[in-house]
Order: sequence, then structure tokens, then C-alpha cells
Amino acid sequence: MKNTAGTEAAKRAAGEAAAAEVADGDVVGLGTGSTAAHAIRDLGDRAAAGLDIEGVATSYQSRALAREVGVPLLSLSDVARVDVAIDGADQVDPDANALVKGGGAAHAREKVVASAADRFLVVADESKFADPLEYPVPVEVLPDALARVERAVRDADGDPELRAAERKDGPVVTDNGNLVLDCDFGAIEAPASLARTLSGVAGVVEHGLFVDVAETVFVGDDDGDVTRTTL
Ligand SMILES: O=C[C@H](O)[C@H](O)[C@H](O)COP(=O)(O)O
Repeated sequence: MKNTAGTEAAKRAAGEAAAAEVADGDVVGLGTGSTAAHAIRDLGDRAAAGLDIEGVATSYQSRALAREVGVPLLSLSDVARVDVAIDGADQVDPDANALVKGGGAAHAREKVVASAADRFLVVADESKFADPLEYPVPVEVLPDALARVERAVRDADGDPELRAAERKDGPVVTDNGNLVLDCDFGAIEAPASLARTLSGVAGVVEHGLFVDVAETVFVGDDDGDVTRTTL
């Protein structure tokens, strides 16, 4: 379930401002989604002009785009540390201490890359901010654990909904072969606590709450201006 309210101009401004942080020799985490895609395209242009970088993709989509624009790639399975990662979000709290990600079902690999990154740069537009967070939290689930995880989400006062595919009958299957529950918890007053609860459920591969991971947030607007906040 995507949050699609922002304009391309705002997304491009944020993505390109974050991409400008990448330096020669960096290993770069390549986020997923329409905002991170602007950063990947910009990095492709800079790589063509001589910037020496290696990318680590967070999804099929970001890998395909990186190949298309000429960003050399490392395999995530070979990478323990990333210099800088750039990624979008579906919702961001006012201080950017907590994000909801996974509208494109890429949050499991995104979280691995974010946790490996010395610097995690979030790219967003004003439409992504909410106080408190209220966006349904995507939870990637082992298929065999679906019923168990649904029960655990209800026990935590959430309402789980199996994400349906749009051009295929049946559910979305992630790049990792799992299912996604979009879990509506209403207003999320304590994201860190909810994140711990979800992480503790057997069968949850990863959830889309990212708490205390952002280093800097780049927020683009429709005029192409960018507000940069370092946490
Ligand atoms: O799974 C997808 C990711 O978490 C995206 O980063 C998130 O959905 C934001 O995407 P967009 O920039 O297209 O709003």
C-alpha cells in the first residue's frame, strides 16, 4: 500500500540532494520507491561522469534501475557495511525518529541495508509527515506463520490485512518469497515499543517501523527546494 500524495518535483529535489552526499569510493545503499529512484538516477549520471561508487540494491526494482542507469552493484549477501544509504518512507514522524516503510514490500532488505549503513539518509516530501504516525505497518511474514502472526497483531490491538496483488490473483509475494500483512494500529503513540512487539513475534521476517535509524532527512517541495535536517 503506497502513499502516493507527493509530487515528482518534490521527490526529485529530495532524491538529488541526498545523492549529492555520496562521495568517491562509497558503497551506497540504494533504496526502493519513487523518491529513492531519483537518487539512483542521479548516481547513474554521476557514475557516468567518473564517480567511483558501488551500489547495494534493496529490491528487484532498485537493482533493475541501478543496472539501467549504470550504477555498478555489489550483492547484498556480500556486504556487511555500507557508507551511506538513501531511502524513502511512507510516513515520517515530525522528528524523523520513526518511519513507516514497506509500501512497496521492500522493507526487509531496506532494514538490513539501513542497519549496515554509517549514514542513513531519508528522502521525502511534506505529504509524508504525520504526528503521530498512523500508517498501516507492513509486516513481512513467513507464509506458514500467517495465521499465527495475524493473531499476534490482533493481540497488539492491530487490524491485519493480507496485501493483495494488483495484477495477479491472490496475495503479494515479496522479493524474499513471503507475504505481507498491512497492520492498522490506528495512531501509533509509541513506535519503539510497537517495533519491539512486532520483532518478537515468531514468523515475522521484518516489519516496516524504522526507529532511530535516520541520520539526515531531506524534504523536497514543489518548487524544487529542499529542507535538510540532521538528527
Ligand atoms: O517498500 C518500499 C519502501 O519502503 C519505500 O521506500 C516507500 O514505500 C516509499 O516509497 P515512495 O518514495 O515511492 O513513496
